Amino acid sequence: MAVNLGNAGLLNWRAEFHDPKMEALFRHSILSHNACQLSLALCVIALLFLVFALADYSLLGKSEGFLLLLSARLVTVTTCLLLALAVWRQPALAQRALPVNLVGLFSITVLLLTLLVRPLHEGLHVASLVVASMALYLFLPNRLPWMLAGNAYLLVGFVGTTLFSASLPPVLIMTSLLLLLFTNLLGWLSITHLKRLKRLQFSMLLEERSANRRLKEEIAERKALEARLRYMACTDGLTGVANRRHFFELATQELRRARRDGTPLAICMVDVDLFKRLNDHHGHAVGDMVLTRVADCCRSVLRECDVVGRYGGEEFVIVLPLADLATAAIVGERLRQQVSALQLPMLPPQTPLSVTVGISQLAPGESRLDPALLRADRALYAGKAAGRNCVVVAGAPPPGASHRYAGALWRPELTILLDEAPATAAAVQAAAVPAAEPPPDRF
Ligand SMILES: Nc1nc2c(ncn2[C@@H]2O[C@H](COP(=O)(O)OP(=O)(O)OP(=O)(O)O)[C@@H](O)[C@H]2O)c(=O)[nH]1
Repeated sequence: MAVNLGNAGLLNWRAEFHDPKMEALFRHSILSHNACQLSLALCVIALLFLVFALADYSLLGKSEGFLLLLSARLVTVTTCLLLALAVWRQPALAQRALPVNLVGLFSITVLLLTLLVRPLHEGLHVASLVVASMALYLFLPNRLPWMLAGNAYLLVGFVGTTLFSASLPPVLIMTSLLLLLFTNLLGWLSITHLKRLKRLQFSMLLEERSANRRLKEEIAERKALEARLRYMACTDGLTGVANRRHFFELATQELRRARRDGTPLAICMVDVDLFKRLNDHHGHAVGDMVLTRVADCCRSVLRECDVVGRYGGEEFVIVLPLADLATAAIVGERLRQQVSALQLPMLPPQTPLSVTVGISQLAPGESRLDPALLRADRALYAGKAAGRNCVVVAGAPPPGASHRYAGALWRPELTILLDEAPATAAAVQAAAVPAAEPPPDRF
């Protein structure tokens, strides 16, 4: 709930919030505190009533008057203690007007009774009235109108009893009355100030809480926006896989890990076959849909730790940590089969859809991805030259296996390292893939 602290009319004459909902909220917030204070106040009042029985005895002796006062005191003590117990067990009672004010009324009546029954001792009488008045204002948690009513009753009762007993000199009565009036004024001002302070403090707390809530919401919004921006900066908008830049970040991490742990790392280049024709025949939107579905296929054949990115156009690249060439060949072949089996509602049933996959592996001592990427790219172009819709591995098959192993075509001559003599590399390239060499600027 928003609170305007600058609003001078925030509180009414009772030093309570104008807004009943706000007041109810405040009273609810101090319920347990009020209950504790009331229980304590009732116990102290009971103790005082009990202790002052000794004063009665010393002033009255063992007389009828003393017995009358004693029984009145005992009833007061009992009601105070019973209410304290009830409030302790059920704190909501502390904010009900009836129980507190009934006990208060009864206690004041017993106090006035002592003024009547005990012989005159003006100092003691006035002191006890002042203490009672201050207790009504400051000690017993109550609402201001009830405090004023209790004190009015005390004041009128004092006037009545002094007139009734007619034993005090008029000057003393006037002095005592003035003292009591001053006590009332002081009590009223103090409790109004106190109530005002408590409510202002509560308003500030609410204001702070709502500011904190707004701040938290803003932080959450900003975090969501940051996450969205991060996602957009790292992800290819069409297919949802990592974009080229982010792919290289992730792939470089995997490369470092593989070098540090001495584990294998395989790379697959995946290219959609005859994609230009598909685009031209069915439109760009259909082409986009095909790319999305191929990306889905990539994700579905990969493990959690594998990294797939859109390399550009209709080409994807995959890094397979902890995978050697044979494992990568199995993954590539599975991907090829999945794409071949794709049925897209926007394409006529017989429309061929396939990918060619080129596979390579990080060679020992290589500290960059480019050579392995180049080898995978060469394998991919060899696959295109070999008729597409196939998996080509830049490497030798496992000992004893044929050059067609794990569904892939194995081409050991494509494993030429970048560092090797250009002449050798050129010779092998010329022999291996004369018709489909990757453009030199791809890396
Ligand atoms: N729909 C769509 N097409 C794209 C996108 N990016 C690139 N292309 C198209 O992809 C086609 C790539 O064609 P090519 O590089 O000639 O390759 P291809 O037709 O697949 O032939 P091969 O690779 O030899 O099988 C081009 O027509 C590009 O316009 C894209 O995001 N969406």
